[in-house]
Amino acid sequence: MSAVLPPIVVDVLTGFLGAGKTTYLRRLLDAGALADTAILVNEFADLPVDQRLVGATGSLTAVLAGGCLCCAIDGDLKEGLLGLIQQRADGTVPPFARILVETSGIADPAPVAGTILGDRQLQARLRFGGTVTVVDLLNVAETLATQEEALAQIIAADRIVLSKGDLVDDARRAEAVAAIGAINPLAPIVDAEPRPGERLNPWRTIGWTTPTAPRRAAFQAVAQAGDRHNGLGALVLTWPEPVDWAVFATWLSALLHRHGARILRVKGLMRIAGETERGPVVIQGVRHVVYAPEHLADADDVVGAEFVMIVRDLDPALIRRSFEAFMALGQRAGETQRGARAS
Ligand SMILES: Nc1nc2c(ncn2[C@@H]2O[C@H](COP(=O)(O)OP(=O)(O)OP(=O)(O)O)[C@@H](O)[C@H]2O)c(=O)[nH]1
Repeated sequence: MSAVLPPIVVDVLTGFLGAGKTTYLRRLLDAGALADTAILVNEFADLPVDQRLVGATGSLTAVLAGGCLCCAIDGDLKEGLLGLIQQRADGTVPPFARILVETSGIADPAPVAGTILGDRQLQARLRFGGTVTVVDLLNVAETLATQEEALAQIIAADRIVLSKGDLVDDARRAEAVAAIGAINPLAPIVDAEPRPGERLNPWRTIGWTTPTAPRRAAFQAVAQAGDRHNGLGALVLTWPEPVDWAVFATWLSALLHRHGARILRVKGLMRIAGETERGPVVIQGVRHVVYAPEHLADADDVVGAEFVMIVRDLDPALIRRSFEAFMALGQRAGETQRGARAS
């Protein structure tokens, strides 16, 4: 009987043009933080300069050149990933547990995740890990004001890495952190330059592993943020009881079907009725792409549902009302079922 191999985790490293992605990648390589990781680099121009920079360290690197990952070369991303998996199976490259895809600076990371999550062949071997977004402290205000892609990259982030901290003072840094937090309050923010004694580990807080206190603080920040610029708004949705999965899935599918383009991010935790001993599931979505839900251990404090939505040009009150109506429906259905079983 052949052993079932654990899935290879694919993470995305993104950030606007010149933000410092390659510099950060090199730093991670030098620190040995990517020892078990294959790297796929995407360059918009034909000349894959980054490969020379990254490849110089001798690490395994494959390059996708000649297009932007998010739009033009979906097929190439798939081929690149399958090629790496094949090489690993053939033993022509050292075994690796993760693949890091460095996008070009103008890529929208959501479709990259969508390619991985939406393809059966890839799904059989890969698991999407998360998105790390490098943000340039020197240029963040101007970039966010003028570049849609930069906004999309921050919204999609599971972790934000601040670069060029050496070029700004504390006040400028604090302003930038506040601006980023107002767009995506849930992604932990770290410095590209590690503090003395800190081990560089890009994966540590990818996904929803945020401990209770910071998570609650982030929720509060969203709840208090009120109106945003550019029609952006965020809302926190909570439900005090375990949730009926079928009812929730129906609600979310209908919402995404109707308003998909305006729902930028969904992220949260939810305990499922009938599965209460398994730990809550992590709900993660970047626009129309909803990640496969995963159970999270060590989250006993979550008894019902709590999640955040970042929306554009949508009335948060309407979403809240429809969510609560559906949840109440699910709860009544559960009570009726339990009543029928007891009688
Ligand atoms: N002072 C300073 N310069 C930095 C830092 N990070 C990156 N840079 C510089 O910023 C420029 C762009 O950095 P890259 O790492 O190539 O940025 P990138 O995001 O990979 O760029 P693209 O691939 O073109 O999108 C280079 O000149 C880097 O040396 C930093 O933390 N401090």
